[in-house]
Amino acid sequence: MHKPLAISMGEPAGVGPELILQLFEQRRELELPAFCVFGHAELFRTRAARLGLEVTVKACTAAEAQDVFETALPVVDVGGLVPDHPGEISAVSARAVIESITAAVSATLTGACRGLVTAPIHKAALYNAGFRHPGHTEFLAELCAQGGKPRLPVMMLAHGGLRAIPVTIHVPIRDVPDLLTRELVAETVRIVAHDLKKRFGIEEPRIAVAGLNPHAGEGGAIGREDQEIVMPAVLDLQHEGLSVEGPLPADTLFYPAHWAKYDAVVAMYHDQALIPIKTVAFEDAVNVTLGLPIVRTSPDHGTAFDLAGTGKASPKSFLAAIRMADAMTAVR
Ligand SMILES: NC(=O)C1=CN([C@@H]2O[C@H](COP(=O)(O)OP(=O)(O)OC[C@H]3O[C@@H](n4cnc5c(N)ncnc54)[C@H](O)[C@@H]3O)[C@@H](O)[C@H]2O)C=CC1
Ligand SMILES: NCC(=O)COP(=O)(O)O
Repeated sequence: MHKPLAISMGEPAGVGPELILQLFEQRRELELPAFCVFGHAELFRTRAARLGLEVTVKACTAAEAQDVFETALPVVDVGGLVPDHPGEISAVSARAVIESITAAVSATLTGACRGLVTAPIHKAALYNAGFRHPGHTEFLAELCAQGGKPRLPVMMLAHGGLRAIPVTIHVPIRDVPDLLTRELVAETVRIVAHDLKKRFGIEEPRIAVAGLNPHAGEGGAIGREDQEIVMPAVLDLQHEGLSVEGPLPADTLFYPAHWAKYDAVVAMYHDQALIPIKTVAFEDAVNVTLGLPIVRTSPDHGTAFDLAGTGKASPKSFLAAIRMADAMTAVR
């Protein structure tokens, strides 16, 4: 029998808990695989009542979750204080949010769960409580280091054959040029190529690398990073036998017909990668972390405080994240 997927509860004041409840309520029609939430059972009971959802919530262990899932939402309780205030930022719940991620990762690393789906966190709420990681992606790399050096975290947003990866992730835009190095670009592409093959079954991934500057630097006239950093990295990768092109001008690279020629586009910074994919597929895209020993997916959206507690947020991206984690762990 398959192990359940682990879902971390995310920010209690955001839309994550209600999307989990809505998807659980429809688990039979949607033919969802079993999952268990690492979180706060009482919060899920209260949120279900607030939204009028007929969901029974049962605190249990990950090992019991597969059986519980038939009749109740399995929640592995992480304790802590979690107020039920949709849309209101609170420092009180930060410990439980962090513990939820930590426990879900641990259950996935030990094999009690077969993959991890994270519900959105509110990053500023966690920073205010002392969380020192920019986001899940970087935190997961550290949690998965298993005593060694943290892995290079690689964020990928994906919808069908459209995949976009930022080389630098949650960093101020003014720091991007200084953070980009030939090795960082090359190592990111290597991880993308490796995981597209291993986790997505793409035998020889075709990867495009976007330039940093307008027109990929126009031969050095509009910034030198493309010639001095990106181009040498691409040549290194080509010498290693990878199917990589670049640096390509980013403004036309994401034109859907152009984008579709590649299995993935590696971009230089967060918004360069995420704006195109959220523009064409906000409701359906999935955020996947590459380079980890575990599978981790997430909806592409955030906490959507403006919709929290209303039941109006779309569960589609969350559903796509569950399906992708299911598919990625089913083929292993
Ligand atoms: N994986 C994660 O944990 C992520 C966390 N975040 C965090 O979420 C917080 C809020 O970020 P924002 O930039 O405001 O992005 P957001 O995605 O929460 O909201 C942006 C807009 O999209 C709408 N929206 C979001 N999800 C929706 C859904 N499921 N259905 C319908 N409409 C939806 C919202 O109502 C809002 O108008 C930040 O702290 C951010 O860091 C953002 C993205 C991913
Ligand atoms: N915009 C995507 C995003 O910020 C997701 O970050 P992470 O928490 O999954 O690292």
